[in-house]
Formats: sequence, C-alpha cells, structure tokens
Amino acid sequence: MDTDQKLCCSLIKKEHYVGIFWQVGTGNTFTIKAIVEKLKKEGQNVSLNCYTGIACLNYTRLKPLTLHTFAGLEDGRHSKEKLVYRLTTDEQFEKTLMCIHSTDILIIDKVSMVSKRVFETVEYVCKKLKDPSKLFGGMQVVLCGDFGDDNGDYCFHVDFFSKCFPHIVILSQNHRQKEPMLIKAVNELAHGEPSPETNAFIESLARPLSVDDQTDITRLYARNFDADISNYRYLESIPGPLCTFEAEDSIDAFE
Ligand SMILES: Nc1ncnc2c1ncn2[C@@H]1O[C@H](COP(=O)(O)OP(=O)(O)OP(=O)(O)O)[C@@H](O)[C@H]1O
Repeated sequence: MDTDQKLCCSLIKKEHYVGIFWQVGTGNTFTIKAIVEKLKKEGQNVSLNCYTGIACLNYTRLKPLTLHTFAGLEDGRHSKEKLVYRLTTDEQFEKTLMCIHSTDILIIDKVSMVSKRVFETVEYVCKKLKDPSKLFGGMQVVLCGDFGDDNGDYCFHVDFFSKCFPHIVILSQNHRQKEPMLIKAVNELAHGEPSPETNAFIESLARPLSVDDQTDITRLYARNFDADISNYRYLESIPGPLCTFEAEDSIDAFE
C-alpha cells in the first residue's frame, strides 16, 4: 500500500469518520477491498454500499448493497419522516431494519454521485433507527469518491459535512499509469475538460497503425457487455479444452 492508502487504513482502524477522494487509477477500489476484507475478518459489522448497481460489480465477493437498498429508499419518492415510519411499521422492511441496526461501519463508494437530499435522508434514517443523539446514529462512516463536477447539489454540501468528516485523504499516486502526461490527460478527460496541452498530446498520438495480426490489437468498447462478447469470442478461438484457475490474493490493510 502507498502512504495515502495506509493513512486511510489507520484512520479507519482508529474509528474515525473518513472521506477518501481520488483520481482515476489511484487505487480506490483496491484500498476499499482491503479495508472491508480486514474489517469483516475481524468480525466487524461493515456494510459496503455503492451508489449504483453497476458500481457494486467492483466488489461482488464482498456482497455490497446499493445505498437505496441499504436505507430502504426505494425510488426516493418518500420524505425522510415517511420513510422512517414505513421502515418501522411495514414488515417488508424487516431485513433493511435489521441491517441498519446491526451496521457499525458504513462505507459509501462513488459518493460523488450522491445528492445532498439522498445523503441527508440516509443520515436521518440511521439516526432515527439507531441513536438519535449521534450523526448517522453513531455508525462510523467512510465516504469514497472523486470531486467530479460539483454543482452545489451534491452530498458535500450538507450542513454537517465538515463536522462529521474532519479527515479527508486524497489518494494521489496513480498505480495504473506511469507517464505524467498520460495521467494528466486521463484526469482531465474524466472531468470532460481537456486542456489545450492535453488536446495537443492526444493529437500527437494520431498515426496510421500498421497492425498485420488483427487478433493482437487492443479494442476499446463503451459497454462492458461488448467487451465480454469480444473476450468470449477470443477465448472460443483458442484451441484446446477450457481450464479455469482460481486465484486468491490478499493484503493486510491494518499492518
Ligand atoms: N498500493 C498498490 N500497489 C500496487 N498496485 C496497486 C496499489 N494500489 C492499486 N494498485 C493497482 O492499481 C490498479 C488501479 O487500482 P484500482 O482499480 O483500485 O483504482 P481505482 O482508483 O479504483 O481506479 P478506477 O477508478 O480507474 O477504476 C489496480 O490494478 C490495482 O491492483
């Protein structure tokens, strides 16, 4: 783990509320996985939540929930007061209620997609159902996200943000790319604002490709589905029986 990642782990171990922010490729997913695995091994009741179902796919082995499922928000039509009423009176929410009651550590990934209203509602629900005298009902909360586009309606603008999250760690070491110009270009493109320098860099890469073997080129797809089909076709074209090798790696987040 790099220094920033280790700092996240040690703050979480010390039961602090932490905001982890990152730029693409700096190991957000890697760090969260290591932390959740370790906390679960230690017997902690940790609930890993992502804002979208697609984002949950990054963590399938850790059984994440969407934030809406965790807090019983359904399609978001109810006021927070009505929601608490429904959660405490309607037996279809029994599992949700048990989950909230038993959660000691709440981790929310892709938090930069969470609106102020949803975030306030989740806080309110946890508080009302667990301990009304404490933010989030006393659960330790860890947020992970990027600063992205901030139009003033995102969760960072709730009144209690700075009080609740005094510890903000910014993951800064890119583990996916090494070339500084490429890292700068990827970060600018992720926010849809390429600088003239980035545009010039990208244009400088335009050249005719001389690839004779079409199987050996890298293809980019906009959707996971298309990438899966392409990989499947490639695998099918390889002669011989299909073998599966299960691999497992681990890292101790708190060492
Ligand atoms: N400390 C580390 N040492 C070695 N490799 C690392 C470290 N942290 C992350 N990586 C590797 O770097 C790559 C990027 O990490 P990860 O997918 O967690 O980043 P991310 O910030 O979630 O990226 P993105 O948002 O682009 O998906 C992965 O292959 C991961 O295994």
